[in-house]
Amino acid sequence: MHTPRPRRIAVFGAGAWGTALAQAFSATHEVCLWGRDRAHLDTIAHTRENQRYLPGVRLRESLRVESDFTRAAQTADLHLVVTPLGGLRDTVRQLHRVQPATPLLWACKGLEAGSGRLPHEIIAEELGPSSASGVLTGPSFAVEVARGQPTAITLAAEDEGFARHWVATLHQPHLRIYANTDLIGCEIGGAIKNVIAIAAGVSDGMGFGLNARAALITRGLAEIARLAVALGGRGETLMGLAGMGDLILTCTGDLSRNRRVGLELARGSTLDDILRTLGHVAEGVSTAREVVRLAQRSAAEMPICEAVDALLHQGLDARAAVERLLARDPRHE
Ligand SMILES: NC(=O)C1=CN([C@@H]2O[C@H](COP(=O)(O)OP(=O)(O)OC[C@H]3O[C@@H](n4cnc5c(N)ncnc54)[C@H](O)[C@@H]3O)[C@@H](O)[C@H]2O)C=CC1
Ligand SMILES: O=C(CO)COP(=O)(O)O
Repeated sequence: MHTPRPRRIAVFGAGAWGTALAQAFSATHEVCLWGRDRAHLDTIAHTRENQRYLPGVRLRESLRVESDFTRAAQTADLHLVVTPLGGLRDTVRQLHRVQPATPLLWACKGLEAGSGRLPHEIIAEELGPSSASGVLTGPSFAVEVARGQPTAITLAAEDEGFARHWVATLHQPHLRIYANTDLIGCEIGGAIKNVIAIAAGVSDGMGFGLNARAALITRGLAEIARLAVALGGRGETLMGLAGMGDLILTCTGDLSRNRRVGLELARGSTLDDILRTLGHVAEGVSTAREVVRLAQRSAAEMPICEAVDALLHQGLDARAAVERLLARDPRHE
């Protein structure tokens, strides 16, 4: 098998996913992990474990923990941003100030709160339209990647040469990476599956059963593909890892934080309480609000997302949200 030249990778964001990717890539590359909380980083460096966000995974000795943002940025051949989506714009803006020419990947999923922008649109606003950049997305629970369990994800970039180059560099037997050029399709898949996973959690939590979950996943995929195509993405992308793959994982896997939000809502917990105890970001909560606005602007019909938004942000209760979906008129599939 082809062995890539080791590169210096700086990962920005020391939560579950940033730590897992840093751990995975440190098998073959020189990786440093930056986070905004210096005390937390000191503990990681000292214990070789990210107890707060990725407990139980011993980090490789070669993985360097770096609290100096500028030093992390300046000593890297690749910047990989893995903050929640809400931190992407600021992080990229700072990176651009410090080291503008370094290639950039991001691995956050969602629509920006307030603007409804996809991650690559935020990047284009901050760096200009044709930066050397792309997204990592697909079905990948952090802890499984960190433990080296087999995983396949997508690296999408507008520039096919860029995508192929970084796929060849980052691909590993247990973290298989597939190149794609459909940024819109890949990012819509990653953003909206979190909203559908909240619906699946609610349905499972209320005991509606496996048939109902399969229906939500399938009709959810139809919504996702409709929006992606309306925005200029390719329908076939949604049949792949970044679409169906991530949707199935997140709707059915109990490691999903978004699915857990739905399960807890079905138990009667309030959203505030759920988010307070979750300890991690659940991007579907803010994306639900934005996707409804985006769907209206794009004339895409998205009843499941609308029901999740009403449940999360407009005080509709879980049973009424499901009943609203069941009361829809019959239609062609
Ligand atoms: N955990 C997972 O399995 C996966 C997560 N993702 C995506 O990766 C992104 C990050 O998720 P996780 O690491 O799981 O979240 P997390 O909740 O585990 O950790 C978030 C980390 O980001 C830091 N942070 C928050 N706001 C920040 C800001 N403005 N600037 C810098 N750092 C900031 C927090 O201090 C924390 O260290 C999300 O968009 C998520 O959807 C994608 C694939 C898998
Ligand atoms: O994106 C993910 C898996 O691909 C993680 O999903 P959650 O954020 O719901 O845990």
